[in-house]
Amino acid sequence: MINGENAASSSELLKAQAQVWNCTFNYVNSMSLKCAVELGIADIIHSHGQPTTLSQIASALNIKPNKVECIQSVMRILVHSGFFAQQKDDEYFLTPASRLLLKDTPLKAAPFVDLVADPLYTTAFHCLGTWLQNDDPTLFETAHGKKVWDRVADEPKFKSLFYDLMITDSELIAGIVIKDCKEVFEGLKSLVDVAGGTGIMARAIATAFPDIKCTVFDLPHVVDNLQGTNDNLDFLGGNMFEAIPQANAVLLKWILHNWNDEESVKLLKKCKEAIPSKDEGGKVIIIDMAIENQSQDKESMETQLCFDILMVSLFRGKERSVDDWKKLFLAAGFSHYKITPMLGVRSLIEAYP
Ligand SMILES: C[S@@+](CC[C@H](N)C(=O)[O-])C[C@H]1O[C@@H](n2cnc3c(N)ncnc32)[C@H](O)[C@@H]1O
Ligand SMILES: O=c1cc(-c2ccc(O)cc2)oc2c(O)c(O)ccc12
Repeated sequence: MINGENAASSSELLKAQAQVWNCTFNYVNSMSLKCAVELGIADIIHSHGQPTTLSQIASALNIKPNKVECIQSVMRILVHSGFFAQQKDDEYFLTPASRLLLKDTPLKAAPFVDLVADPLYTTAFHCLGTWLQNDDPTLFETAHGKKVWDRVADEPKFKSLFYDLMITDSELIAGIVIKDCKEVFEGLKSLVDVAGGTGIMARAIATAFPDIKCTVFDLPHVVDNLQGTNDNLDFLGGNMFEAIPQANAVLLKWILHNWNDEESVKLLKKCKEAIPSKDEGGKVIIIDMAIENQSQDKESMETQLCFDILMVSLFRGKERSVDDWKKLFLAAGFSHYKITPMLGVRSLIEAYP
């Protein structure tokens, strides 16, 4: 007994120490992935024709002979995380995850790495404790003295990093929503994609459903120079907290998690004013996460919890549990809702007036 507590066994003690090491080292995984994206390792393997040996990768990257074993260590951790596969000791293949890192591919995930692993965000985390104890609304403001939306508006480089992520995510998710969730759009005559960014999602819906008149509604500096089509897509600038254009359905993709409960209820009430009654087909279609503690695998749960930290620290938003969504819809005056967890770690959520 130590201080009246049960003494840990040797194996418990060593396991606890390894747990501290493992959690502290999480950023090494993240930075190894960032390094692979920066060096274009997936592109090297792809353009070489698979399999590609370590010396072929090293020579494509002009790695000096005395650092070949260093890049081998980086490859080893990336194989362990599932980004590359190995058949023989020295031969590397792409996996579905590293295919998303290719530069010349229609569906991409590298912009997520570019933005989230950028020092602009990672260095902010050194202020987490300070921010929790000070009066700044967000960690981003403690670290950089500015709100995220102000940097998006004022800094072209940051704006393009931010919208590259939004565009590539919408390209990936639009294909899946149109293929696997078509019934959600059936019968609609009009749809407004509120805070729809550069309009990738709405453009895909407008093409797949020519009878739906689609409007992309976002802040004026985002949509002012964007062109619709003559047929069924247009862009409109405005503030969603003031008024939303009328439509049969409102789409909110990756929006409500940017806002706290009070702001989200206000926004949902504005959405409700913009759509007809349920009998006339009115609905709000939401693409966001619904955290369900029990039914999820460890990796999905961890991803959702990291997104929650991202939203809290950047915007004072949050990722919501199924119960949080229920409370939000009730408070905004919706009569019922349906949550379908069919988009990986995200769900397709429908709310009816
Ligand atoms: C996270 S992005 C999501 C964009 C898009 N829905 C997507 O998933 O790609 C959030 C969007 O909200 C927009 N936004 C922020 N405040 C807004 C406001 N008050 N009115 C309209 N749009 C706003 C931003 O300009 C940005 O395009
Ligand atoms: O995946 C993201 C990442 C961000 C993000 C990360 C780092 C920054 O310095 C700024 C923004 O923002 C997101 C966001 O607003 C969203 O609605 C979904 C995903 C992400």
